[in-house]
Amino acid sequence: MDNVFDYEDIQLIPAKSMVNSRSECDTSVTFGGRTFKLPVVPANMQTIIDENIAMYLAENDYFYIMHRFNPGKRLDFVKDMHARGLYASISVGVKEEEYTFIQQLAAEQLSPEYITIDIAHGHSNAVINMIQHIKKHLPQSFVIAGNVGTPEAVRELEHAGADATKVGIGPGKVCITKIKTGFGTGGWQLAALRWCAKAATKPIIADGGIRTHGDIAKSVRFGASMVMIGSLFAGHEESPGETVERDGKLYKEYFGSASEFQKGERRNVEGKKMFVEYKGPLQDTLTEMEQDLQSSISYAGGDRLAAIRTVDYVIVKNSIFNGDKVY
Ligand SMILES: NC(=O)C1=CN([C@@H]2O[C@H](COP(=O)(O)OP(=O)(O)OC[C@H]3O[C@@H](n4cnc5c(N)ncnc54)[C@H](OP(=O)(O)O)[C@@H]3O)[C@@H](O)[C@H]2O)C=CC1
Ligand SMILES: Nc1nc2c(ncn2[C@@H]2O[C@H](COP(=O)(O)O)[C@@H](O)[C@H]2O)c(=O)[nH]1
Repeated sequence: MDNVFDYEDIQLIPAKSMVNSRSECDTSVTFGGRTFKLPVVPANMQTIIDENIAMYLAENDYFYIMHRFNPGKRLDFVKDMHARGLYASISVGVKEEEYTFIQQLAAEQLSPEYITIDIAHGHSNAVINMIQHIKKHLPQSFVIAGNVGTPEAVRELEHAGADATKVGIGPGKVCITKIKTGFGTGGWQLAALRWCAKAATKPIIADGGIRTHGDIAKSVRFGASMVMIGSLFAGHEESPGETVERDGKLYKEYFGSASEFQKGERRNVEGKKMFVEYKGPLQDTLTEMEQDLQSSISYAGGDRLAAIRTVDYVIVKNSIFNGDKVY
């Protein structure tokens, strides 16, 4: 592997602007046959998304992926979204009961527009078999498979029928995989994304490690079609996590999907819990992300997202933050 770097080691190089206002820049992206306002999706985690947020995002042309941690509610969720004329985007695991669930959906002629296979180590026969099972029973569904961190994995999952792959093993804010196992893309997620994107023939979702809105543009530059974000979407008024008050300040919980808080037991724990400052309404963050990305596009010298993909960049050793604390 040459050129190992992460988000904070990179700066994109500005090109001459072709717009008179940042508002002329179009941040929309087409992914799985639908067009969304942003190339961003809140993480499919229990403290980040619930049914209400999913509905809000779908109604307002944002991409979402519902988590898989209330398995018994998923079928009604799909029905409900379709009854409202909205797309359905759900997650599944790879255990036996998930095979039955896919068959149940097919038997009821409920075909979610997006199905994400969400497990820690996605480069596995378990995921390959599930991709093939979904494609057999729900051929119309767009299948996202992950998570992976190598080109070999991207190729194998695409070959098995995945329509998109999700890249990121261990860069997450509440992740402790890197500490507990010694493995992953933590600390070099952006370089791993670049490595995987070179092998990919289908879209890639960059997952984890986004700490600033500029990291979204960097993900797009290095090959992401979509960017999955947890911590920056935690702490909103609508966020499902518990709210607590400390010294007169409000915080909301954010915990890992492989944490003991999610699992209800201390077995194969690879996630932790933290509290993030209360951030106000979700829409404010989405709006700010859009404005910042519009600005990124203008610096790239274009008026749409694709302009970012070809900009030059430099690797800035010692980090771009000059010691400033940004998160
Ligand atoms: N993106 C990331 O870096 C990570 C994300 N997570 C998130 O945590 C949640 C739980 O993930 P996960 O534990 O996979 O889900 P599950 O608990 O549903 O496990 C899925 C299946 O994969 C098996 N499995 C899990 N890890 C491995 C592994 N390393 N090698 C072989 N088999 C494995 C499990 O068996 P068994 O439990 O018996 O091993 C189980 O049969 C997911 O939402 C996932 O996205 C978790 C860690 C890393
Ligand atoms: N290793 C673990 N990774 C996890 C866990 N729960 C979620 N995740 C991953 O993190 C991202 C979000 O990252 P962030 O930096 O934006 O906060 C999420 O999409 C998952 O891929 C976990 O328990 N362990």
